[in-house]
Amino acid sequence: MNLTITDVRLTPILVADPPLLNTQGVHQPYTPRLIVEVETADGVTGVGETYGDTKYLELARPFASKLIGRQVGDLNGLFTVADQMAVDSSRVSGQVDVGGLRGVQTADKLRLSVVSGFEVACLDALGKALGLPVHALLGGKLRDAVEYSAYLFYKWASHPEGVVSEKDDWGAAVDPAGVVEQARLFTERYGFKSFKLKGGVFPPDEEIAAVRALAEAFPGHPLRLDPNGAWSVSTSLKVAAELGDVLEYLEDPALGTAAMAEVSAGTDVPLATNMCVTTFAEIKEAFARDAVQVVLSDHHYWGGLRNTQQLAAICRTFGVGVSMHSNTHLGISLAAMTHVASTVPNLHHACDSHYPWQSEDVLSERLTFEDGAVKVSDAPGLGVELDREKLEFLHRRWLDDDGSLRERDDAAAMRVAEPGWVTPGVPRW
Ligand SMILES: O=C([O-])[C@@H](O)[C@@H](O)[C@H](O)[C@@H](O)C(=O)[O-]
Ligand SMILES: [Mg+2]
Repeated sequence: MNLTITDVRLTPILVADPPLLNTQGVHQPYTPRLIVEVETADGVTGVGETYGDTKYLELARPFASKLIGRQVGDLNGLFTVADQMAVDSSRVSGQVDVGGLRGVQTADKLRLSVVSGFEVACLDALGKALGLPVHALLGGKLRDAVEYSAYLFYKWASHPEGVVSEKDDWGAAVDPAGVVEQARLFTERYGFKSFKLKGGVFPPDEEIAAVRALAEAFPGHPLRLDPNGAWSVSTSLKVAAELGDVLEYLEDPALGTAAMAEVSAGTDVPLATNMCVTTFAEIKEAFARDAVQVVLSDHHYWGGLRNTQQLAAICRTFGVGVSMHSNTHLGISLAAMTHVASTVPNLHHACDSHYPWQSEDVLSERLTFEDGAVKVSDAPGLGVELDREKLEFLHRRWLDDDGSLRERDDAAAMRVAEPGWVTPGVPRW
């Protein structure tokens, strides 16, 4: 068996996204993703997926060229390559973008997101070569299915007039009744049992009313509200007081560890985050201050599946919960999330997934949710198959784009409907 990497292919694509609202604006009609393929000397190909904005591509291209000749099983070596690139390149070093929905975007975190796409592709190739599923390479699954929550969004019926986009059949959701109707569709279509509402869009009282309506329509089901840090400490405490009896947790009510610690000190409602604990370096302060009770790993920016396991072990050590965050993603990432989640012993909350919002994929067969869960595949590798025609179609869309959609920019998308819109300052309420 020859596990030497002989080829690496990077395919940037644009995938359809519905007009989902968040505190920064609205999703663009198409979102960039990057599909990674690594091929071994024996002709085994592994696939990975990560964020696809230009700043990720600029890191992925030189990274890819450094992998030729390395072993597909040398997963630790991926980080050595990344560290070397950090030393060699000052191009993006120190670049920070405070206030994104994925926490502070440092150059290191961008690099880790790139590494994760390659790590998943290498694990997929290694698993295929050895005839083992990815979960077995990670130590073995502890459950046969991984539970996901319905990810509810305030949403327009369609993208603004004149914007080229795909149609969706979810309808609008801009008030409590619309949110409940959307939740009903989610349960009918996928059987989800817990619900997360993306907040920070309307004044908190309206979002409180929406969560109350969900609690009435789905009594006893776990509920979460995530305004992406849009609230002040006092607003967060008010929401916690009003919804404490129905919330499983409140996700990133206020921005940053200091504000989260203040909220945490004033409520018994557990706080979850994918914004203030997004790197290993951020753990110590957040845990020492008891700022969060649940960390949501995004395996992309945490640097892959094995780093996610390490995060879970640290959380376990400190008695902090762990679950998984998601952004717009396709089936390769859902498969990767499912494999790693199946190996985490302390997974006590359903994971997040945007997947139901994605009508397009690069797989020949989409992954499915049954009773709100994805079955853990025992097929070699990730257990998914790339459909080259679909990949080519979505890549063609990326090639044909004039550049305006190659960076995800929810504020720019909002300006089409509301000229003059700027991402509101924090706290918004
Ligand atoms: O897609 C969105 O609008 C989400 O708000 C996403 O950008 C966040 O990263 C995320 O899902 C979250 O839980 O914060
Ligand atoms: Mg969140």
